[in-house]
Formats: sequence, C-alpha cells, structure tokens
Amino acid sequence: MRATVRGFEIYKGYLDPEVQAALVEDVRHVAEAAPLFSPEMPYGKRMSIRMTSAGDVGWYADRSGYRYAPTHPSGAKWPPIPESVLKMWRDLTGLERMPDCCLINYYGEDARMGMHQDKDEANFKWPVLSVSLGDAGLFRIGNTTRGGKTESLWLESGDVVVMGGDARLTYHGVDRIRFGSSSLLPKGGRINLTCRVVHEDL
Ligand SMILES: O=C(O)CCC(=O)C(=O)O
Ligand SMILES: [Fe+2]
Repeated sequence: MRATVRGFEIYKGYLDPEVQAALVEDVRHVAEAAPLFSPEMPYGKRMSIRMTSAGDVGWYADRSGYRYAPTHPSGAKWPPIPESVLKMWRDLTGLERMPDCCLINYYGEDARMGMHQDKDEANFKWPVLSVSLGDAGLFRIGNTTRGGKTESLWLESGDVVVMGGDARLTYHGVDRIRFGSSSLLPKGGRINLTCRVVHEDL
C-alpha cells in the first residue's frame, strides 16, 4: 500500500517477515566487515546512532564536516551493497543507475536523528530509498526549508520510503524509537538503510 506524505512515498509493510529477516542477515555481514561506529559531529558531539555503510563510498562525519568517504574509519574498503538491497532499489525506483552507498543506521533505545536534509550527494535528481527494520521509529517530515509545521508517522519493520522528486530535499528526522516493539532484532533497536546515488551521473 502506498501513501504519499509531503512528497515522500511511504510503502507500509512492503517487505514480508522472511525478506526482513534475510535483510538483517545481510546487514549483519556488512557490519562484520565494516563495524558500526558513532561519528562525531562537526560541533563535537557524538551521534546517538551507530552507523556503517556498504558500497563504493560510506557516509562519514567528524569535526571537519560531513562527507562520503572511500573507506571505513579502519581503513578497509566498504563491503559491496547486498544484492537484496539492489533488487529493492531496482523494483521501487525503476532506475538503471545503482546507488553508490547504502548507509546503515542502528538506533538503540535512546537514539534519534535530528531534522536534516540529505544533501552531500552530487545530484538531487536521484531519490533516496529508506528501509526500516526492527523497532518502530517516529519519523518526522518537515519542509524544503528549515522550520515550519511538520507531520510525523511511525515507520515499522518492513516499511520503505522513497524520498525523491520535489521532496528530495525535504527535511526529515527520527524523534524516538519504540524500543522493544518488534521481535525482528533479538536485542531490540531499529535498523534503517538508506540507498543513495552519491556521484555525478557520467
Ligand atoms: O532512520 C530513518 O528513518 C531516516 C534516516 C535518515 O534520514 C538518514 O540516514 O539520512
Ligand atoms: Fe536523511
């Protein structure tokens, strides 16, 4: 079922439980090769989420700013984006261009993500695809400029969101996690995957 909220396409319950479990296994393998870490923000505070990436580049932050980095902080290359994730990208976006990065965010009990735009990519014509696994997260959607009225909805395990078109630069964030609301992850918490085309189209 697809709903559109402020230009974001929300596919509630897109992934059935078996596919969700297989994706968690794929994420586990990525995190074995490229362990989760909490980036330090440019103003010095650490993010409350833990993250890693798959793909040619991974999203990274430190005191000097936000960027896509060619290697994990360990110096190792990021693992490839799992085929299961690429299939979802193909099915939902219909694009031939594959994403360069699949950012993996892990939200523990007290993790949140402030309102932001995803704008470290070269060309905003490409959508960002977001997949939620595990505990529900309260997702807030704002406007294309900071501030103003917002709308919130719970993203649950198996929900997929396509952030593209006129909504590609819409502010969004995650206010809180309903910890323990899903049994997908044995230790609880929420995983969110976002697929991004980072580099300019050749
Ligand atoms: O966790 C989410 O649902 C959103 C994640 C997000 O906005 C991001 O990683 O840029
Ligand atoms: Fe985002």
